[in-house]
Amino acid sequence: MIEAHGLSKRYGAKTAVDNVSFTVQPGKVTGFLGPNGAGKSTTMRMIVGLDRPSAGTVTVNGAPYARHKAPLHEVGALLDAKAVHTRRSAYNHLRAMAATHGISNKRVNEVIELTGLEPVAKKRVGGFSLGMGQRLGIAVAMLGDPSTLILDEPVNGLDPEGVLWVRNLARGLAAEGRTVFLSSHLMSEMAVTADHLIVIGRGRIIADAPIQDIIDGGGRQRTRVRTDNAADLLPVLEGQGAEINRLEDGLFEISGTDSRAIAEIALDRRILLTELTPIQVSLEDAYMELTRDDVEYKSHGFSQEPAAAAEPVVEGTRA
Ligand SMILES: Nc1ncnc2c1ncn2[C@@H]1O[C@H](COP(=O)(O)OP(=O)(O)OP(=O)(O)O)[C@@H](O)[C@H]1O
Repeated sequence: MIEAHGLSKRYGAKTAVDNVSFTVQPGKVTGFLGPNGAGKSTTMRMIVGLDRPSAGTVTVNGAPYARHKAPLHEVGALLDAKAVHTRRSAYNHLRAMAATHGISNKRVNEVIELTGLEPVAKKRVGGFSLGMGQRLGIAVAMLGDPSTLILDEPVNGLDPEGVLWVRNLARGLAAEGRTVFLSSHLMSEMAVTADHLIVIGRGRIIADAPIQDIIDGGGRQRTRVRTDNAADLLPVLEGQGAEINRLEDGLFEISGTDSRAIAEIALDRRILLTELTPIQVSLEDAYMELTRDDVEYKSHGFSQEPAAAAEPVVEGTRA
């Protein structure tokens, strides 16, 4: 389990992480999602003691990383896949890491097999593709058979087979009861990998909730309704606080209430609905809406919409 309390990191005038508190639970994959520069890597680096917090604390399995006698057995981290001695072979890199932490060569062979590195294990790391480098980074993280895994952008540079492999690995490790914390900016991947999401923007937690709650969150559900009796239906819906957007004659998009409630209102009043379609919000839509105000680097041009003004975030999810 990872627990952060009031964690902050300032670099001079820049506040990279701003008073964040969260818990990453065992037995689940927790996704750490946020736009570029949001503070994901800085937070992860503080968890494993590579950056010192300007304020606050963070513990892994109840103690700060540095206090653990055998930290590789507590937490394995993939933070920067390129941070390896490029002239060494993958095998020797893992052996050197293992030797300094009292880990057996048997375990080195196990993680090589687990990460599919056998064909390149004796090759120099300097010649590795990005994907092979990621696999090696994950092998290092797994070396101590830790109960907590922190993976910063683990699918970066992986081909589809590699992405699927990371997904299955993360889910398998969580199913064994481990704590799995992984960052990504690939929302679609998070949607199928993570059980729980922590969303960060400009150093602050924007949402911390099960994935489905983020997708369903705060009355963002919309329903498309077609009826010939709009004059009878719409005032009732409005009276109950629903928002109505007219798409065309007799066709409306309703938010602020769910499809079932609309069906019940129509049934009670014997209003014929010829269409009632809940609109599925993708995680990507939910994420874009959540982080709209918190993107550090905005793109201009070729966007479908102009940069939108501030909008309320999902209720109950902003910390
Ligand atoms: N060593 C540093 N010195 C100064 N500023 C830093 C340093 N490290 C990070 N920052 C700044 O802190 C903010 C958070 O950076 P961080 O790398 O944690 O974000 P991130 O969410 O991991 O982004 P990305 O997805 O782009 O990797 C950014 O504005 C970044 O420029």
